[in-house]
Amino acid sequence: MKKIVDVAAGVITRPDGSFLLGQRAPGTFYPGYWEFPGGKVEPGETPAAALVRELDEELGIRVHALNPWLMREHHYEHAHVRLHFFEVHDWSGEVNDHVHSALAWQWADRLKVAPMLPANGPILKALRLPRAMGITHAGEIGVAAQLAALDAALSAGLRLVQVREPLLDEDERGAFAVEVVRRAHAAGALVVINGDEALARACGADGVHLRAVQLAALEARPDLPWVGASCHSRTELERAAALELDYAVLGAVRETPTHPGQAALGWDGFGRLAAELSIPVLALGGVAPADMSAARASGAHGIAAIRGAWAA
Ligand SMILES: Nc1nc2c([nH]c(=O)n2[C@H]2C[C@H](O)[C@@H](COP(=O)(O)OP(=O)(O)OP(=O)(O)O)O2)c(=O)[nH]1
Repeated sequence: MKKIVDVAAGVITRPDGSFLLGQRAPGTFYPGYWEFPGGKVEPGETPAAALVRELDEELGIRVHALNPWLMREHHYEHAHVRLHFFEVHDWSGEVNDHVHSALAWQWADRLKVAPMLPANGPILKALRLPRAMGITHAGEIGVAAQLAALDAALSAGLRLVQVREPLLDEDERGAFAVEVVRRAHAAGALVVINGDEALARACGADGVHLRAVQLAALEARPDLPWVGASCHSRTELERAAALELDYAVLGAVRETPTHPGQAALGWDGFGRLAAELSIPVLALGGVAPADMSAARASGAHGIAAIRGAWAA
């Protein structure tokens, strides 16, 4: 048994959305490979405190706030590492590196440096997951109104759409999904289809969003680029993570008109359930874009909304 080494790593971002990678220096494990700045957690230290210290020592920057994000374990030849990833938006100082052989500001969808440390592949994919998901409800507001709201939201920057239409019949749902994919792809947005892998393939969507009952019955990850699932408990979240899905949606953060009486998690409850999961989690249930900061401070990757996504 190799011992477990806790490591804290930071996705340090700039307002333009780029994040910082460092190239490991000669004489370290995996020299020449790229990593997120960070380092080992010392005895008695929390991962968050370790990251604040490492970013000061390694880069000379001061961290004012950080958001917990993902935790991934990886077995290297030299150690079994447990990587605690944080997102760092609020920092100051000039980056002045003391440990890497090079630094690069990068975007997840057009990475120009390679190779990445082997543990980091899923991290880069998680960074490509948009922060806000709009869930359609054409069955309630009508197809024309939903498509108009979709166009407005895409123009405003929405980049992830879940087609969820239990009230439309099969033909209507199929035609609606094709139209959503056409409009979303023209805007560079991803589309996942709720509960129906066959429809996802037929309409050219990017993936499927599994209902909790489907997740419970699932044996292997469907072979589509993006696969996520609805979760309501730690057991469901861990199952989604074990199946290497790309994301989970966890709710309800607040009570909603569609689920009256269902106990709301609140941000604290959300944060406890989503903590230290290896895949990104979107917060659902009475949330809107105005909740993005609170969601991310609680460990969410972002938010998912029905009503809150389509408000003018
Ligand atoms: N910093 C960082 N380490 C990563 C990432 N991905 C990944 O697998 N690792 C692994 C590589 C190493 O086994 C471990 C980090 O250890 P390290 O040797 O760089 O830690 P350190 O800065 O405290 O170094 P040291 O001087 O104490 O040896 O975590 C990542 O993105 N960032």
